[in-house]
Amino acid sequence: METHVCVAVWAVTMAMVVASIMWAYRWSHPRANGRLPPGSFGLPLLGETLQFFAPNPTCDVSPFVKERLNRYGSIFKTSVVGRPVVVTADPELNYYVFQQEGKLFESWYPHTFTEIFGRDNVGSLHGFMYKYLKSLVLRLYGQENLRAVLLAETDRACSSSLASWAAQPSVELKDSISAMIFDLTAKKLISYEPSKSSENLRKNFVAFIRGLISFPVDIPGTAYHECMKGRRNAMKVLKKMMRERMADPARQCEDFFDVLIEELRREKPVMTEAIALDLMFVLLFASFETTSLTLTLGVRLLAENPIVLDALTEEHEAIVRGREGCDAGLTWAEYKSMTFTSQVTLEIARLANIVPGIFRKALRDIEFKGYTIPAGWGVMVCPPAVHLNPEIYEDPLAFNPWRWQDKVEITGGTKHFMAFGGGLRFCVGTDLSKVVMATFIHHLVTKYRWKTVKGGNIVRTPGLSFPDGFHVQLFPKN
Ligand code: HEM
Repeated sequence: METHVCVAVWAVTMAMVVASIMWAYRWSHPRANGRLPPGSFGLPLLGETLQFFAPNPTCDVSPFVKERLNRYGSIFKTSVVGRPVVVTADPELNYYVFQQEGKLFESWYPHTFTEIFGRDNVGSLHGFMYKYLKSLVLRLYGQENLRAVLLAETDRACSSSLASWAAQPSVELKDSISAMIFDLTAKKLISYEPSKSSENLRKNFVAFIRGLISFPVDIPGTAYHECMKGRRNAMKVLKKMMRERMADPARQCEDFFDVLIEELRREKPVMTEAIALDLMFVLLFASFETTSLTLTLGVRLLAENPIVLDALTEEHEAIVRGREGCDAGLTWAEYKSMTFTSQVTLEIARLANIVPGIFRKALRDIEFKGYTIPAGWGVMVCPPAVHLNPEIYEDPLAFNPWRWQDKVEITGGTKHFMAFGGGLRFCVGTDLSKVVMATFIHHLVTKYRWKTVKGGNIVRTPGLSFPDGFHVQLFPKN
């Protein structure tokens, strides 16, 4: 009897071992109708997730991507956060992916992203609903409203923020720029007044860039956990605000949330409450965190490159000299005349690479350059690998705004520049971001000198952060 039990246990164990080996083999060698791109899936289930998230303290392409580009070429396969993904640094494939949005590919982001931004966030919506939301956002952040309203408000915010920072012995730029942009945009979005609110709403978005594409472990201390906690708090505030506004039929349209609420009040609203809430949540975050990270790195790059700073200062001093009254605010014509500044902001965005990967899903089997991307697989367009490719940008790590001279104005993504994405989903905040950067630079270089006090180091995991902040002291120019 005992022998029978032993044999049975042995047989079951062997069957499990064989099944596991077969499963692991099948997992790492998936069937495909064609030749898969080269690359490895790493360990079963975990894939190459740990290598993908290894910290990188430079502006260069992450070691994860760099090593694989050298080994396999510009299109390779991997497995991160539980999914097979084709990573592309190939300009033609990237362009194709953007152009085929909604046809052969559609927006898809890892689980962490959708949990944090909400399952109804704009990145997960497609077709009519997506286009409708985009048109609403562009009413707020498009060129027309920037010109009519937002430029002047940004001008006042930059001028007064810098003046108040100059009165302090040292200011941490990343946080201070974040606060400045948040106060400006949250006012437009939800009439948020930091001085009148009992909630510090912005603190809920701390560690977001790190958490968005992060290892999905929901335990205290992880970036993912912090993000989820922040989401719950911010959503509580937004839901309460929505309830109060919906219950007040006499309320006038005062901000962007009211525009959505007007739509929700219709007999047959186009969107749901969940979509409206997730949109507000994404906008509150994206409006400030993206530009503040880019601008903070920009100020560091300017401090490290005095020749660029001198040329920039010259452009802005000429604008001030050409004004009639010295107290006049920045005009749209002045903003549009900032040729060198726009080259500087493109160069900052190229090196900042705050978006390490733009994710899509293949809707059917795709053939490209002899490889097959199977239906259902993820695709990660890798902007840093294009922006830092020496065959596209000479001496790619050098901060050289003059490389943009004579290039046509970039109003969408191109094969070689995709800091703001491309195709249908080209970033809706691009123009706002450029206005904020140019206006901030205008006041900074015309009125102040500055010296670094401490910090300024970066780390990419792969989202960009400043672990020790970036502390500077500002000195008013005479
Ligand atoms: C330096 C600043 C910024 C950078 C580098 C940046 C980058 C990007 C990129 C690469 C995408 C494309 C994502 C995709 O295709 O899946 C994107 C989309 C988006 N961005 Fe920005 N962004 C910036 C500023 C802003 C600002 C200020 C806003 C304010 C509203 C914003 C809101 C959005 C939204 C809502 C989307 C999603 C659009 C969609 O799915 O079609 N971004 N951004």
